[in-house]
Amino acid sequence: MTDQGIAQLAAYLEEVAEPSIILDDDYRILAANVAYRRDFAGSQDVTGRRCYEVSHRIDRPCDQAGEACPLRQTAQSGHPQRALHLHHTPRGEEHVDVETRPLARGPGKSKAGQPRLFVESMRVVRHASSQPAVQGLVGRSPAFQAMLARITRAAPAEATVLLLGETGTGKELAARAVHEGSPRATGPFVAVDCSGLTETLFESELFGYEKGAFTGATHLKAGLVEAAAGGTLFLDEIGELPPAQQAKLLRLLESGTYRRVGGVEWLPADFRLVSATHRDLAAMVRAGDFRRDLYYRVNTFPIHMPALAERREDIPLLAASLLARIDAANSGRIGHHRLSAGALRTLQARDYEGNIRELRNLVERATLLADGTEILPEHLDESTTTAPAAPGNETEFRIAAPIRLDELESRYLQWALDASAGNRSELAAQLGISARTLYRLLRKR
Ligand SMILES: Nc1ncnc2c1ncn2[C@@H]1O[C@H](COP(=O)(O)OP(=O)(O)OP(=O)(O)O)[C@@H](O)[C@H]1O
Repeated sequence: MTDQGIAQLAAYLEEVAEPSIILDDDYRILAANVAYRRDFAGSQDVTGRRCYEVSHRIDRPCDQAGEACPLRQTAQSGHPQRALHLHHTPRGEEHVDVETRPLARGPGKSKAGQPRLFVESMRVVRHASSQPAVQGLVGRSPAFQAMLARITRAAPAEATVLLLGETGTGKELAARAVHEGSPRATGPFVAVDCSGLTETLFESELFGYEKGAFTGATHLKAGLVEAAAGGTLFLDEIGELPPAQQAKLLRLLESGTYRRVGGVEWLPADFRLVSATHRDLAAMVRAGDFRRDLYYRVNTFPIHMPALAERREDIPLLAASLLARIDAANSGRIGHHRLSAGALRTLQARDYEGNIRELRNLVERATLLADGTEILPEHLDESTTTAPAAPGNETEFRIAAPIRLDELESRYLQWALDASAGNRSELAAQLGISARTLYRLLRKR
């Protein structure tokens, strides 16, 4: 492309709302539009600088610093490429969705025959933060970025998303991020916990009921499918659905219609489905515990939610964010408590079977134990902070002879509940399950 061609293209890009730059294949910025200069360069002129100097403040290309470089990939493939990067911006570091497109091959193509010029456009990812934040997903580790990249790709489409991850990894927050990044963001987000819903409860909760449908149905009640109209329906713990409920859900997804309990009319459903499970659904399908046809319906776009063990480097950022959220909820004073260096080391050194929820519980308990505003390692020491057993309770769980597994679970839960002095959210974290799962197990006994 001639200099005149580049000038024409730059003039065109100036009018484009999305921050965009023109690059050559040596990472040099040939032009940057006003949106880019404003959002990414503090209104400075960046012409002639290398993209990685501006975005990453490093002196070598991203692909030589362990990151995927969409420019390199586009140069090699000749096709548009996207990547999620952490960019320096006037507002600090932000997650940015970068898309690089090759310009049509012209007289200026390189010897290898690949295009030499590229247009790169950026979109700041609003549903996640790389800095402490009082709401939403936070993280910056490679495992978090890989998850965020999947969310960012899936969100704008209508695709059905399946979040796969251990308890406490942030599946509900991720589901909200999918919703908020979608064209349905202004519509409702309705979460349904599938665990512990009996067949009749499942139907009446999801589809609602007509007046007089059953004893106690004194008025018409809209179901959650109706409440989610125009928005997103989040089915949490979908792997817990028994076969009869699976069949009902499949019918809803296949037909796109539902009928209130006691109703005759088929009503059109209008929601985007996001579901989540901590179970290995594929293995459940092989074992015959989850319907294959339903599995294919819900598994259009799976997203792996990393365990905290896969993103340990995010612990300080997560701890700071959770502390700010706890302070905001308790006293409204964000920044009231702070973590000492020793406390941070303690948090980074331990394991978290309950993932981020367990980290949150630990930090929350420390805020209650700290007399001052600084959280010290001893406030995080479980041997001194775990609630003592109520007087008269057994401190050890003992079984004299083999018993049925369901009986064992029931007795163990009773013992754990007594020993927890009634703090159920803490108990759930210790058991490595969600508070909702704990409630379900307790209800089941
Ligand atoms: N990336 C994150 N940034 C900030 N907070 C997070 C993040 N992920 C999870 N959390 C917090 O951790 C806790 C657990 O998250 P969430 O309830 O979304 O997990 P979950 O995977 O749905 O758990 P379960 O499967 O047990 O229901 C919540 O308090 C949530 O706000």
